[in-house]
Amino acid sequence: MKALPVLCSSSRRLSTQSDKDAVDLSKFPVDRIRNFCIIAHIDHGKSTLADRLLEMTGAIAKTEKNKQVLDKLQVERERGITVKAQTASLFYNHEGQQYLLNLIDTPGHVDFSYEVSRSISACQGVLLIVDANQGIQAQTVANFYLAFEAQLTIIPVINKIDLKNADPERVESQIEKVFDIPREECIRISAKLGTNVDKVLQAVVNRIPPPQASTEDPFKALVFDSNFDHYRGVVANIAVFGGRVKKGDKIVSAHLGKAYEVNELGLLRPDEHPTQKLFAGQVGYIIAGMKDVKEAQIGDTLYLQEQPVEALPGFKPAKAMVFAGMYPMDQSEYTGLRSAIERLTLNDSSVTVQRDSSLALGAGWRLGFLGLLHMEVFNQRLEQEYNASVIVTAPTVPYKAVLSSAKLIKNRRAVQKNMVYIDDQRVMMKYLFPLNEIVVDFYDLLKSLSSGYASFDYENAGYQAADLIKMDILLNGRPVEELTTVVHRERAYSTGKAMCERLKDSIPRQMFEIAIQAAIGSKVISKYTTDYGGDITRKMKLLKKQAEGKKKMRRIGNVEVPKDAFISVLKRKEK
Ligand SMILES: Nc1nc2c(ncn2[C@@H]2O[C@H](COP(=O)(O)OP(=O)(O)OP(=O)(O)O)[C@@H](O)[C@H]2O)c(=O)[nH]1
Repeated sequence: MKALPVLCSSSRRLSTQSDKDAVDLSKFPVDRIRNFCIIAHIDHGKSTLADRLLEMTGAIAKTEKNKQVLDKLQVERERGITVKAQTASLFYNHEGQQYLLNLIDTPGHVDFSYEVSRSISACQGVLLIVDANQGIQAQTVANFYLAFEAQLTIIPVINKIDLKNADPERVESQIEKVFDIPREECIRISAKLGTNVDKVLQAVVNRIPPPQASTEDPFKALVFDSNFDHYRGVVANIAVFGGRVKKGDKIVSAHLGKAYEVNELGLLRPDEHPTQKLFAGQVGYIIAGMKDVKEAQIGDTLYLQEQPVEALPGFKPAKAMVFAGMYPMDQSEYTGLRSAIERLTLNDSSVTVQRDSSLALGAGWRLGFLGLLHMEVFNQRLEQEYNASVIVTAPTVPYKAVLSSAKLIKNRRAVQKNMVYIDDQRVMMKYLFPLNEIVVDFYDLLKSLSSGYASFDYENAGYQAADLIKMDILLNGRPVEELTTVVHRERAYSTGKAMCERLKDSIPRQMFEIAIQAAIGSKVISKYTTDYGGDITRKMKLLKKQAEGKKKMRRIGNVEVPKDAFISVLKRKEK
């Protein structure tokens, strides 16, 4: 076979390759393709191993500077964690044959496990990395099961054997016991030093089967990741399950049924590298003039216009667990922020978005995330990648509500499933709710319960009673709606105190005293009083200043509260 040209000799390059440089992979046999991802618990060394694999196959130069090169996002580099799965195609020579290895590096933190399950759908095998010192951890088990259930070949790799406290023997026993994988199948490596990494490459070739895909079939590709490029529109990462596709072809997105012309396609090495065509078994990217973020959604199937195929099953939607409001700093930024959120959710489809509005903060959205870290990272990406500044409200989690009265959910389009009287005062009702009613309003529902336990579960996770209470923040006796929260009874006092203190610091002096209170029902649990504005000159200045800043103020009773005050008080959960 004709040797393939070296696509990318040194480090990283941008996708400005002209067509004449494009590589034709038409002769590359499917049986010499391996698609695999690297999975592990957080910090067990996935990205470091990916660096070594990229270096050893010549995709990047061997230099000290190349650290976690697949962690491309600013947020990943700053936090030292992977949040996005990244693909890299490598060429590897083994026993006189050239292989095309498509590697997907995945995040380790539980908040990003949706990335792992999606990546797995494009692969036939995984490298399951386990730290030789820490052994099997929670995400090792969770990720193992994702791969196991998808029936992928699992290669256990024990990393960090260079550490003083490394105990690979013990880890091998764990792997044998927990995963039922014979210890002989484990590969002991140091990704940091490169020890035995060649054995990992050999195992990928020898143990992982090639994709079951034929170039003779009609073209069919799964969109397993997508992002939005300001100039080129949607860039979709695809795994080709059958046939071939080339520039100029007319393709259709099964999701919308819309047709597009392929403008560019190629491999990710790890940066975009255009090719003439993409073939069955390959993993790469495709740009087809999709200008709207609703096009080429993750999980979509692409096919040729003249050869329709049945759509692939796609992905199960992720279940949001933490909800928070997001608002523009200023309402004039609403449209810009909306488009930033849309574009970012294209790249992170596990985020749910519902329109919402607040008296204090104006029009905005209620977003659902898989966890707090996920929420923080999304917020940081909005700011760093889209230059958007946002107000994030206090995160809330879903609760199960044992309602003291049924009137509360009547007009929420809910269908009652059953009702059980627990005793003569309490009743437990099960409803089938439209998800958006719950996502948008569940917090309001909780607020409207004067006391009670609110929870809701949209998974069969069972019930757990929690001692929750509603806490109001009052300004001169009037409740501040935006600051009403549901707190655990045990934490009500400390949370109320902290919120009052922060509010006291945020409200400018006014011409009278202001009482700031945290209350549960009619019971005040924390109270602060602000000073009044002082002598007449000072009062005049104050009035002038307040008149200037009127627009940025919200009036609660006779108290003017700057919008920023809500932000600082609501930001109480931030580190
Ligand atoms: N001593 C030693 N340290 C290693 C080795 N491999 C990785 N590390 C270190 O372990 C830390 C985590 O490595 P990463 O490669 O970022 O881990 P990761 O699994 O990709 O992390 P996430 O993607 O955030 O889950 C870094 O400080 C690495 O330098 C190794 O073989 N030996």
